Amino acid sequence: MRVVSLLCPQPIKTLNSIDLNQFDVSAVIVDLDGTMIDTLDDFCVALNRMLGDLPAPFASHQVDRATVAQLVGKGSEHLLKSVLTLVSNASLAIDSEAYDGSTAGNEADLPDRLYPQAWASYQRHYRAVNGQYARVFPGVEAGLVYLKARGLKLACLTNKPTAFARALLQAKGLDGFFDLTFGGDAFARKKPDPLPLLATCAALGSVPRRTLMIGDSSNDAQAARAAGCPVLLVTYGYNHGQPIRDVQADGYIDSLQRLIPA
Ligand SMILES: O=C(O)COP(=O)(O)O
Ligand SMILES: [Mg+2]
Repeated sequence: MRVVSLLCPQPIKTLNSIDLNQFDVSAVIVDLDGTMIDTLDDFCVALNRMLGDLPAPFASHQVDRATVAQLVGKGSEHLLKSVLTLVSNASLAIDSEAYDGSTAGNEADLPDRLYPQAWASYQRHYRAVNGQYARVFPGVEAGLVYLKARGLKLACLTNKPTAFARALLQAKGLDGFFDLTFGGDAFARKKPDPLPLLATCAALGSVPRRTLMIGDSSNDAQAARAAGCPVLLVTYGYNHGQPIRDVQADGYIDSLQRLIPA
């Protein structure tokens, strides 16, 4: 029996084909955004509606998929702060090009000042669009069916707020696969901290070294490594806009379908 953990001297890195027997798993924790569901368009629509609710210079700015892909994964609060800062910096740069030296300019703290209003607006818009512009990645359902058929316990662990995660899984017909779903607000700290993984393992009744994490980013991999869970990364996700193979993992798969023996 081979157990893959932090201490494994030779991590398995099999492109596009994974034999789950090598992991001796009793449970699997699956990330949501970028791993099971492509939610970038939901984020874009909600963020752009939120920007439209704010005063100048925010109302005249929009974000696109590529920008959101770099910012998503560390929770909604982080995403929102990053977008506000990005837009504010962009407009400050434009202002300073036209700057004639006559005003001091006190717009640097605008993101902080507008955050409470932006947060309320963003949550309202995200709740309204949640799932409408999102799609389940190919192979996800087949992979989950297989994991369930193996008798494995499944948890969804995301940095998305729990209520949004549950509603999204339900809207996409994936909720029935999961024994547990935890969001970024479920624990005191979010991924990449190991706490959410350790707490999820405990809730599943599965020890970390037998609990496989499947994710799309360095957040998932770092949290899994620190918790002592083996980790597989999907190659089609977001990973903050960085190449996924630069992130250390036990394997990389281009679809959850690769979990099924050929
Ligand atoms: O940052 C988010 O909102 C969600 O990210 P995750 O599902 O990849 O954890
Ligand atoms: Mg993710």
